Amino acid sequence: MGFVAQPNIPVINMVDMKQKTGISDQVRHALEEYGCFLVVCDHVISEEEVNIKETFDSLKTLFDLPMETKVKNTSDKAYHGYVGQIPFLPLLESLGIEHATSVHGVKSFTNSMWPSGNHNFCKTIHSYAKLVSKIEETVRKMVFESYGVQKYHESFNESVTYLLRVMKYRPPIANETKMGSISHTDKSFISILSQHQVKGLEVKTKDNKWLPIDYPTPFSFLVMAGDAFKAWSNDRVHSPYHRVVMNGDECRYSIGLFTYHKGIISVPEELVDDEHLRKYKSFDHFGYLDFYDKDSLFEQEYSHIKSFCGVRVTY
Ligand SMILES: O=C(O)CCC(=O)C(=O)O
Ligand SMILES: [Fe+2]
Repeated sequence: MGFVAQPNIPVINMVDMKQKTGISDQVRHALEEYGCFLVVCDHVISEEEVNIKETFDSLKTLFDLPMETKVKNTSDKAYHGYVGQIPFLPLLESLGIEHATSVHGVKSFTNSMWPSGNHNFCKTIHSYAKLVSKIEETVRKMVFESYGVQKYHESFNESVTYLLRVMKYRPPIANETKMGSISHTDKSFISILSQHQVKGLEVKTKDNKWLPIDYPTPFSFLVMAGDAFKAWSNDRVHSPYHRVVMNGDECRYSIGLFTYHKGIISVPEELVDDEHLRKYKSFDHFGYLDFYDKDSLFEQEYSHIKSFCGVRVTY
């Protein structure tokens, strides 16, 4: 009476994802209702495989490099290189590692930051990206299965590329904004996020409540659907607004593995029928990223994916 239980982001155990039947439907349901879920991997990953503390320690070393080195992280794709010194987001600095699941991708980033090499950084980041990409692929495959369109998984998978973005948010000084990152939806297909010790990420529910994300264990990740997944699913999957709010006086480090498709994404015909009319035209995923960059409306909550490739309904 008088007590309304707060909705919570679903938590799924990776062991269950490997062993239990029916889990694909749970994963799909979480992505449809919340656009995200937490996956706990503690009993599946050994510290030899990926050492989370070492991974986050290596980020500190990276962000401590001089600014003139960090700005060498450039890319011809929007949001794939160094991002920082943004007047309305003074707390955030971020670097992008393209093709993060290939040794070559991580090596080329490492060499641009440390011209004489940094074997430990390269090894740690590559192991992290490989491991997290396996979780991502498992989730994507499960959702395709749950929708009965598993036949598209393999060809989709062949066109996937991974961007690893690493973020540092410093604590605000007096009178500064607490917003580490403004409310936005991801432009990826799937994003897998993790943080170390310092909280700050919040996700908006469909009924407009901000839920703080509490990672239950160090080996937990937040699996989140991006706009491309929402469009592919003909609006079944939700891509949630989220933001980072900095309280306290410690720096926050986080990592995101973002899945992009190197070509055209189309809604599977099986997901279109009389009750689910086609809502999106086929679209070029990186074209969407460029559109978002140029559209530059990212201060507002607004459906960029609808304005990029949404089917206009006329009555
Ligand atoms: O720092 C985080 O936990 C979230 C970052 C984020 O939302 C993004 O990079 O798109
Ligand atoms: Fe995001």
